[in-house]
Amino acid sequence: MTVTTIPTGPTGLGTSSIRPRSASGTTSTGAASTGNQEQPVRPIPSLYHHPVPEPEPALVAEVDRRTKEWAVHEVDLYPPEWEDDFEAFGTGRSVCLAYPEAGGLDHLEAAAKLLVAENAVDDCYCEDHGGSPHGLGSRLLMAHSALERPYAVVPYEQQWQDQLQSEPPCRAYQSAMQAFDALTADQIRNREIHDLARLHLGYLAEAAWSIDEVVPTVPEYLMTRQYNSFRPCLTIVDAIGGYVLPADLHDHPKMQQVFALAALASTLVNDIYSYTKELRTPRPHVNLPTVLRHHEGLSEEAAYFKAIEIHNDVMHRFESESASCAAELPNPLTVRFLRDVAAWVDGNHWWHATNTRRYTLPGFVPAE
Ligand SMILES: CC(C)=CCC/C(C)=C(/C)COP(=O)(O)OP(=O)(O)O
Repeated sequence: MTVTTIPTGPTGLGTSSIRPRSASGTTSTGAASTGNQEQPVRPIPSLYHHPVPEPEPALVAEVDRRTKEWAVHEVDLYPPEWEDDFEAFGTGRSVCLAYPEAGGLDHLEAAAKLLVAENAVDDCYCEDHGGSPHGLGSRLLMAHSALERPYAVVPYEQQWQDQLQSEPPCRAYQSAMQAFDALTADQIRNREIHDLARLHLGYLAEAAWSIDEVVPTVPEYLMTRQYNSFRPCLTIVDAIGGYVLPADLHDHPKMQQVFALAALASTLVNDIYSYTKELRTPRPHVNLPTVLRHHEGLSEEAAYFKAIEIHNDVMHRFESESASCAAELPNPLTVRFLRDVAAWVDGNHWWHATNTRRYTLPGFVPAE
């Protein structure tokens, strides 16, 4: 098998320069088949992005040390055989890249705990570490109850507590939210809970598609990817930075538009970098390339490059809406917050593009 690569080159190419061409120069219409052409992951030149500096290794190591200590000894989150996956994720590097202006180590630690807990709920309840679309609603609702504190009717309070404590993802959610709560304002905690509810709604839509054996249409998928998205990580950029964006700025429709675009762009990055990983999952996994391929009759390569084009358009829109939001809501905190959201988007991209232990690229070649 000839091994071809996505050549490196200048970043931020216009979308018109992206045209599908397979490794052999033809387009493929067969089943997804990139497995034997996989390449080590690296930034995709045609994917619009901004490189970011590497975080301080000692800082990354300390966040990792604290997070692992918490996951293993405090919440007993995963069995020893999952340790490699946990390490390969690179939690410390992820949060240090995404929150470069964090208020301190405790802030990074809180962000890391939330990230780990969110991934545990996804992996253990929805995906391939024991998850399933069946029965997901009740598992997610129980997990969600660990984030807030619903009124507990006295004779049943203990049973609810026992059930929560018997579930590692619920223990992680509860403990991570407590740590986050300790360093931020009530209003940000509530924003985060709201965004986690959005995330859970997105998980449920995905589970329903799987049970019904339907592939969502492209607009349905793009809408859902704003719910089933990294938005809960973006929502907290002010808390992790050690400040609070006031509610009137946060809730303004211009700011909400920026959020929706940032959440979508950063989650499409995941679809694109995790494409080959998701081909290997036991159950079919929807992502933007597979949805495009299914509904628009595209080859595997054409669908992949169209997903990149869509991502790029969303990123450009995110940047222009962000500039217009800063102009419409003139306030130093608006500017600071928008800068932190953009930094999160860039750091998230860089983490995906450089996480060689977790991701690979398909061997598709963009046209010159
Ligand atoms: C908020 C948060 C960290 C959510 C995790 C779920 C999510 C929205 C993702 C985009 C992760 O997707 P996935 O589980 O497919 O990640 P990998 O592709 O396996 O890295």
